[in-house]
Amino acid sequence: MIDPDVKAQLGNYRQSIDNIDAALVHMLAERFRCTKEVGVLKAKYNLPPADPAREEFQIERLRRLAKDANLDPDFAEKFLNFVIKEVIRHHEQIAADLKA
Ligand SMILES: O=C(O)C(=O)C[C@]1(C(=O)O)C=C[C@@H](O)C=C1
Repeated sequence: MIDPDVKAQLGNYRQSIDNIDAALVHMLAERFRCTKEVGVLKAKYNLPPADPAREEFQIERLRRLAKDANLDPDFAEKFLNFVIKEVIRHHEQIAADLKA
């Protein structure tokens, strides 16, 4: 049987976790809405789906922000790379659809 006080504390934390997860989903949806427009622009003007120099800049910046925020910079880099990999997949799909 869980202590009612502990149960209340856990419930409070979980409410914040659920709010943060919802914000993350909304922020990611907004980011992908934007990158899909970038994908259309790139496909239209024959620009490559990936821009390694831009990614290098983003990774350095995010690692710095993560450090300042007391978040593991390796995790921040892995997360950004995971998101960017999906963005590049979208860009390639948009370019292929435009050619078809
Ligand atoms: O800025 C771009 O050129 C994008 O396509 C966006 C983005 C990103 O998701 O941040 C994705 C792929 C590129 O390699 C670099 C950055």
